[in-house]
Amino acid sequence: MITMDDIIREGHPTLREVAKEVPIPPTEEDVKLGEEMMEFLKNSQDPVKAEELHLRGGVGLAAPQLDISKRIIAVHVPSLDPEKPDSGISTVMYNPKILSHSVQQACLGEGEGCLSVDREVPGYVVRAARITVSYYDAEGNKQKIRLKNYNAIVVQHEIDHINGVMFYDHIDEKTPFTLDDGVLVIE
Ligand SMILES: CC(C)(C)[C@H](NC(=O)Nc1cc(F)cc(F)c1)C(=O)N(CC(=O)NO)CC1CCCC1
Ligand SMILES: [Zn+2]
Repeated sequence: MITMDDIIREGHPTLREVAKEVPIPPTEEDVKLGEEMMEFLKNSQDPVKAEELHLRGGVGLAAPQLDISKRIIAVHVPSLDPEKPDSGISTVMYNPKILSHSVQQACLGEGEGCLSVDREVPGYVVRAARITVSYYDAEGNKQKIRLKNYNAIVVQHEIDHINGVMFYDHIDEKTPFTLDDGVLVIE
C-alpha cells in the first residue's frame, strides 16, 4: 500500500525527468500500480485512514512521484459542488496527452501545492481553463475526455509531473499574484 514514505520530494532527480510511455494494453504490473495509486488517493481522502496513515489529502498522483518514471497518472477529485454530484473525476490514465486546450486560462485562487513539495510556494499557477485529454484506460481502451475548471487544473498538474515540470515553474517570482486580463480564478 502506498504511503507518504513512498512519495519522493523536490530535489529528487526523477521529478525532473520526462517519463517514458508505457506499453498498451498496460501490463499487469502497470495496472496494479495504477490501482495502488488510486487506492492511495482514496485513502488520503478518508478521514480515518488519512489520520491512521498520516496521509495528506491528495486529489492526484503521478508515477514519477513514486520514483517510477512512467507516463501513468491517477486523479480522484470529489465533486465539490453538491448540486452536481458527478462533477468530479476519478480515473487512472496511461500515456495521457493534452490534445487541445482553451485560449482562456484559469488558476486556483489558493495557488497550488504538491505532495512532493513540503513547503508553501505562494503565487497563481496559470493553466488552460479547459482541456481535451486522450489516454488509455487499464483495459487498453483509448479514451478522449474534455475537462474544465478544477478537474482540468488537477490533470494539467499531474501531466506536468510526467514531463518533469513542477507547479512553481509556472509562478512568476517577481509578480506571483499578477494576473493577465481574463484569467479565471477558481475558488
Ligand atoms: C498538495 C495537496 C494539498 C495534497 C493537494 N491536495 C488537494 O488539493 N486536496 C484536496 C482538494 C480538494 F478540493 C478536495 C480534496 F478532497 C482534497 C494535492 O493532492 N495535489 C496533487 C499533487 O500534488 N499531485 O502531484 C496538488 C493539487 C494542486 C492543484 C492540482 C492538484
Ligand atoms: Zn504534484
